[in-house]
Amino acid sequence: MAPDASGGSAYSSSSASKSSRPYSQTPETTANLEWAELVNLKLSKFDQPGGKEELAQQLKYAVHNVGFFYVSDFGLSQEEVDFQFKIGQEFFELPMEEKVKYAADHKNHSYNGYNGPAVFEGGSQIDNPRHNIESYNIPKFTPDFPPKESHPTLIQNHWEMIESFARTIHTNVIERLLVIFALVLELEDEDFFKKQHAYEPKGEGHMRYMLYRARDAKINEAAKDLYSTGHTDLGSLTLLFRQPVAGLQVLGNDGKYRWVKAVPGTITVNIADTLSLISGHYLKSSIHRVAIPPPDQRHLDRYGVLFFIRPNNQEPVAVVKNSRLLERNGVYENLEERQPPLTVGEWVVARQKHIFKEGYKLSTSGEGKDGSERAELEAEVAGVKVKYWE
Ligand SMILES: O=C(O)CCC(=O)C(=O)O
Ligand SMILES: [Fe+2]
Repeated sequence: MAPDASGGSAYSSSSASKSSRPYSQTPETTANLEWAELVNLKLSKFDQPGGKEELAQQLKYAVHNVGFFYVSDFGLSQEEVDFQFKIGQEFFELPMEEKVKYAADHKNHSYNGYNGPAVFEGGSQIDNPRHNIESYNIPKFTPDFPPKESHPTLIQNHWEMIESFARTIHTNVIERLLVIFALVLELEDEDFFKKQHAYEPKGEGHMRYMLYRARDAKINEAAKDLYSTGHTDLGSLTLLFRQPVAGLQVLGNDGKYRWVKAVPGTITVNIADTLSLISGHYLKSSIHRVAIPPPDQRHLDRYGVLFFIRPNNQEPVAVVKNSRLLERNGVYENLEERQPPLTVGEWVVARQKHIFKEGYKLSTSGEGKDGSERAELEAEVAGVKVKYWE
């Protein structure tokens, strides 16, 4: 699949899965919601003369103050994107006995494979109806990770297409965004972040099929009308392909959550903790959460296709050197460098251990012993302060 391939009929004819039902996007909500105003970067501009500099200019405010934006013109057709939603939908329709065969190995701190109530905390959370999130994570398509044959037949049947999708995202979106960030920070080497995220070396970035099952009204109320509470993501960037089912909200600097619209033809992007740390907190790791959808969409299961991007494991979690912007902002003046630096691999494992240990307490309202609302949570993970919000 070339980045600009339109896809054509390959998608229906190569589907070897049980269901021939095509994936169809749902209608947009008619609810009057307060939407966040986010910029959209047309990535097709990147290779035009002066294009990447123009994109960096366009992104300057958002990366420091908002942490969320959209990208469009990334060289994948809607049909190709919808096909990924279809794979995700069919995966979650598999019987639970089948899905748990591919459970992520939390004991060994791995997130890859199937995650859901039956996997977290040894299944002790399975009967709590608040827990409505399932995911299937696929790591990079490199020899460091288990081969095609280790995945469910459904995934195997579409393996090459999934790999091609993931690699196209890497080349067309991730690498370009990382150069744009380097330009924003005025780095000496505009490929610095891109090299830290090279596709072949070992790293824990992954793609994810995700599902939030619709819940009934009483359970929504018990969970404070949230599917997941406020958090920052741990990697460098998160990319979200979305159905037009509203739910995602971003916390503004005014302390107010606003809805993030699923704009057709775009990917929603948010900056996460690792890029924030590497940029001396200049790049903003956005605080976001998922609310229950508005009334006209509340009965819908909500699917997502996401990419959680991380630098490679051997890279240091250390503030980038030679940034003229950080220099002007005084970031280097009182910088205390950790020796030896924490590596991204150590950081990711520590964060994942923390997530697996704390489980739903980190992401679900009303997880206190008495079902009460939990307060903001703070913890120190690998010597770094992490925080969770309502
Ligand atoms: O489903 C969404 O819209 C957001 C998901 C999210 O924030 C996450 O999985 O970290
Ligand atoms: Fe998130």
